[in-house]
Amino acid sequence: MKEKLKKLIQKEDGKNPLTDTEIAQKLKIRREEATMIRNSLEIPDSRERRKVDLLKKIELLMRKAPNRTMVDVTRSLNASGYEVSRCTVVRYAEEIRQNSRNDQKQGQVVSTAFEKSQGASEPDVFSKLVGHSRSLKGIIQLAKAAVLYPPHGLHTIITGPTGVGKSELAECMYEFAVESGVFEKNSPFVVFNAADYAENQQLLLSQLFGHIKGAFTGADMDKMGLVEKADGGILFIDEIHRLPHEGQEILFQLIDKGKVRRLGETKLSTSIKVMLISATSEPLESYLLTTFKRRIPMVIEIPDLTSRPLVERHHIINNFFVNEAHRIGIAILVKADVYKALMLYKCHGNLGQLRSDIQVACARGLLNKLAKQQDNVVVNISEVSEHVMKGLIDIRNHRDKVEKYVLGDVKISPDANVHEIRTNDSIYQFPEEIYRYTEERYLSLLSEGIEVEAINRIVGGEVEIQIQQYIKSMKTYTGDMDLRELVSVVGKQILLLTEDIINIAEKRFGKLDGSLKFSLAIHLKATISRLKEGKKIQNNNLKEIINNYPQEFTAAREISDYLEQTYSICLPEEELGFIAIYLNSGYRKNFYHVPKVGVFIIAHGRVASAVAEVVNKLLGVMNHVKALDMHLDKSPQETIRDVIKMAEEIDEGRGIIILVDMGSLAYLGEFITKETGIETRTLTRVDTVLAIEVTRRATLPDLSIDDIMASIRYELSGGLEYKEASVDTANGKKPTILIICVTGSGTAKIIRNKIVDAIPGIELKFHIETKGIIEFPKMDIEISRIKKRKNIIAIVSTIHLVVTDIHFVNAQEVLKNEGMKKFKDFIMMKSNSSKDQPLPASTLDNLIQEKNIYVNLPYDHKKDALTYLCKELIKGKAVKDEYLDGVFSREELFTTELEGGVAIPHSDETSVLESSIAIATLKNPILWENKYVNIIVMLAVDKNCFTALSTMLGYIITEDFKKIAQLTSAKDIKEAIMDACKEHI
Ligand SMILES: Nc1ncnc2c1ncn2[C@@H]1O[C@H](COP(=O)(O)OP(=O)(O)OP(=O)(O)O)[C@@H](O)[C@H]1O
Repeated sequence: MKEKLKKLIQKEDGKNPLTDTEIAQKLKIRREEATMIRNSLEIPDSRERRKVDLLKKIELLMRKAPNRTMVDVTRSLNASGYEVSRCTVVRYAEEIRQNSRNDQKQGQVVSTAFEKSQGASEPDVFSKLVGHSRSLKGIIQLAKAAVLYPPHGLHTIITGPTGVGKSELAECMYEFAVESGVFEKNSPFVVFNAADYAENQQLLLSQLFGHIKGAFTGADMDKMGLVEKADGGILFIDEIHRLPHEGQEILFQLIDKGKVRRLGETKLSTSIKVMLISATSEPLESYLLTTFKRRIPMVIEIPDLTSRPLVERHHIINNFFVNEAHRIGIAILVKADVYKALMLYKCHGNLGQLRSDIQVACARGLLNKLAKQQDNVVVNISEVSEHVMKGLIDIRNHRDKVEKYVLGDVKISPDANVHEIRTNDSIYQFPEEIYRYTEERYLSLLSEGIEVEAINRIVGGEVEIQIQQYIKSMKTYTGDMDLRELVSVVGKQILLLTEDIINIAEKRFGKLDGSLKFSLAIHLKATISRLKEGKKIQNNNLKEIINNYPQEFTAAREISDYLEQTYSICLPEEELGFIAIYLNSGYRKNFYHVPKVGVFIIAHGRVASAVAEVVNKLLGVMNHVKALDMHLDKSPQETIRDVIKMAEEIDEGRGIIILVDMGSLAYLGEFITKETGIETRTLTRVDTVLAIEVTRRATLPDLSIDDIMASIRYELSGGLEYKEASVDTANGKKPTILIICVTGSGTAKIIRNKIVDAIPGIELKFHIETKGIIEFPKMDIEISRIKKRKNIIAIVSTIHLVVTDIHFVNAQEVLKNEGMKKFKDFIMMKSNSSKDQPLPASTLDNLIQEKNIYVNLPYDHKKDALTYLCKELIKGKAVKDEYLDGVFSREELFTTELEGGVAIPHSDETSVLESSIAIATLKNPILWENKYVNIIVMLAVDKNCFTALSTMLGYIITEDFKKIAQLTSAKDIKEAIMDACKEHI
């Protein structure tokens, strides 16, 4: 096929080169395939081929008759079959003149004049230091001044807490000294750490200054010291405050007279020319350092990590990861949460500690890679040390600041260049990344045998969402982004050009969002670099973009014409699609909603709503945590219905973490999953700390339900019971009807109500889910996500969505009588094929045994009554010893007294051996917490008793139940309960 395509293009008419669609028609292949093959042959597209051809023709005409006017040239071109405007000819002629070398490559579409304006900056050894243009700028100037001071530098002392980069600065000073010619190329740089020898002063002095034979026992020959070895270069003494008194004296002589004496020598022997750089983490006020300070003219103080801007910390983290990727030679995928933790944790050891914490995390990631045979080293939050993870606890107060820099997971390849890593890399790299992503994803899906149309839909949708998220994060970031910083990244020319584009767009759409300048400029920088390299722009979703954003696409076309005329930049059609997305985001206020994992607390009494309220307020998460207070007067069926209804409201497509206050309720998670297909994980504990920890993670968009569970288990492993209910991919999912409308889910809900009214009982057999395209612009992705967990039997929509395997129903039709009737028939047909799910069997009879029923217990205090009942259950091997503690802890959390003299003490299922309910009537009422209690129902139940327990609880709260206090035997009590509950069982 490649050969055929090549031949076709060789034979084509240069004036009207074949478009990819024409090539596809001739070769009887799809257009996308034609584009792919053409690209793989590195043949430019028709527009660029035409330009190359035109340039040749214009040049020929100009060479033949140099004085010919452009009107003439245009005329003769058009006469020979071209269709070209004079404007274009003028521009091309200008380009030819400028590139007199006439070596312009095919596909090169940006003028050289433009290229020249993108000047490269001079290399500088200090530029590898993060903060060289910000917090370290003044320090670097001092360091340079010290080195350049004639004849061979000024002695310098560098101060600052441990790990701030003192050694690093000293090394840079040496490199700078060599580079600037102060020292010769091979001059020495000798490093000595006084702390290494602090325990053995003689050895320290001898290492540093050398000794003569016989200077001390064991000195059997003369030895040269490091000071002499550093002659002609730099001696760097770290931890200088550890130098003993004698050593200081020798050093002062070196500073004052330029001579040293070896140990054992009586007078100064050797003349030495050395620049001394020393470093200390001690305060300069100490005695030694004051004397030193007097002799050492240059003092450089490096700030600690906390006083440096967050942007630098982000950059430093990047550097360290790049170093690790180099070292292990494998790409490292750093999860966004890890970045956030590293940005925020208290790092007392400054950069040095940050580096070792990153090394530990990478080492753990590497171990996992080897164990799981992954391609990359993945650094998840579980890979970082506990003290680093604590950084996330504070995320609430710093979310905005941190999320400016951390846009998502970051993949660092082993050949990444540390020196190229710059501030906010992820923001600056994104546009280039997106091009690469599109190509790689396209090819990988193609190799999986997926249809080109489907690939375009998938990749196009994914890319659009990513761009929208990028623009969104850019909005937060640009709050305090410096325009100068933007210029330093994109260059002045691109900034000007972006401003022009925005002016054009604002004429059409009115005032655009200020952040657009930043995102668009960075995007264009990547685009133009790509075009300069002759690489193509791939946009799989062009057709849909044109359909979805017609106005923006027209504006993009106008912009493209302007760029071509003014800057000689010719943008391919595909690129216009991207610009349309950017423009759209500039005036549309609603952004793509990033779905998050839901949090649902279910507990008896008012515990759930109380905890949810605290967490929502504390974390400022706008009711992300939802609560269901279990009302005991509701039947189990009603409770389940409430739970399912709420779960459906909560779910954003990424699953729900449920916190329940009793093991028996863990069953609810499974119920939800079975009934709705929503993935659930259940934690059988309800307290504020746990709810905060879960919610904090759940509100991070990048964490999946399993990431959250893994990190919760890692941090709070002690006694944490959990249960998984994953979606069963088999056919057992309850059928779902999806109602979609363009204007937002509001209209979809109206349609839903109409359907529910017209088809009574439809909700018993089908889930009805509503979605709005405004909230989910890439509906096809949303649909495939829903499809994974639900069995969609029909899509009712106001616009026609092509989802090949799902029955489509036109919403407008359904609102008419005839359409609704047809839909009803369809529903009837479908409902015949689905069966009701039976509830789990009840075991109330087993739960309540006469041996566990006590009549007229004689205790006067809650504590005694509880202890007695617990001990009886322990004796009867119904529960473990820990049950007793569990019951008391639960009472501390929230009282278990109910209205009407009943208390229901309980603990979670971890300590239950055989589910049981102990019942006691009391001789005298006991003051429980606020109320008097005369019947105790102690629950020791596990998850299998949900229905029976709910039935029992439903009876307990009735007036009738209180009558058991009058009964005189265990047998009568049991019979009364069984009788009353019979109808529910
Ligand atoms: N400005 C910087 N940019 C990037 N990396 C840096 C910078 N400063 C220091 N580092 C890195 O941080 C780590 C710690 O720096 P360094 O060892 O120089 O600190 P130090 O102050 O000498 O520590 P100590 O007091 O423990 O001797 C090193 O890996 C170093 O490469």
